[in-house]
Amino acid sequence: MKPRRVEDRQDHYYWRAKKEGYRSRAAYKLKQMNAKFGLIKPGYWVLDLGASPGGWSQVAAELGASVIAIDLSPMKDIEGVTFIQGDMTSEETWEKIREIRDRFDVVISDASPKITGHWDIDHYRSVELVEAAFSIARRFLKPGGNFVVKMFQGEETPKLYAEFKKHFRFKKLHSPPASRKRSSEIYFIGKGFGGKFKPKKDE
Ligand SMILES: C[S@@+](CC[C@H](N)C(=O)[O-])C[C@H]1O[C@@H](n2cnc3c(N)ncnc32)[C@H](O)[C@@H]1O
Repeated sequence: MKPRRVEDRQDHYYWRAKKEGYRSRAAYKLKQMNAKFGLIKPGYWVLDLGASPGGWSQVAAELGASVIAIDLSPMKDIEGVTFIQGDMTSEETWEKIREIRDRFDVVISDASPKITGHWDIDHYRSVELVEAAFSIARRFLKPGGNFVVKMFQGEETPKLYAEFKKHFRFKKLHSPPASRKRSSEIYFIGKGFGGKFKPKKDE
């Protein structure tokens, strides 16, 4: 496949993904975050939100996890990954997840709206996805579970981070080396869901 954009042609991770058989350069972001923070272990159940074309799911499956992956767009099969095509913000999709599995060790979300390059617009469009990912995490994460969610930085970031922080023992805003330098994306990493701040029973 030919690289579509100038930035892709210049991009080390783009070529590396082609060479090493990953479906996206994003795969290296999860690899790097996992190496640094120890998020996914063999035998874990992982819920991958905004998963297509499947780089993160490939990495999670390689790490020995069983994966349920969600995306609006279709995704080609990956061994060890069950794919649900649907909107992660809709109850209908949540119900489909629940039918397969009710509790996960890790929830990861690389979901993003179509990027415009305007930081403010991209930020506000991503907030809904970040909030949905967090609601899903609160619904599906086991106590002690881990969470990763991408957000495009902006006005709402401190508020969202303050809310996340209450629910995890370890928390960090992190930008992996594989993130493009000029991108406004940042990842919230939470480990130890519940921690000393137990979520309410109805959440
Ligand atoms: C950056 S891509 C994810 C790349 C993926 N992590 C990988 O490694 O291949 C972002 C994805 O979020 C998905 N997405 C955006 N809004 C969504 C929604 N409401 N529900 C489910 N997926 C969504 C898009 O369809 C797109 O495939």
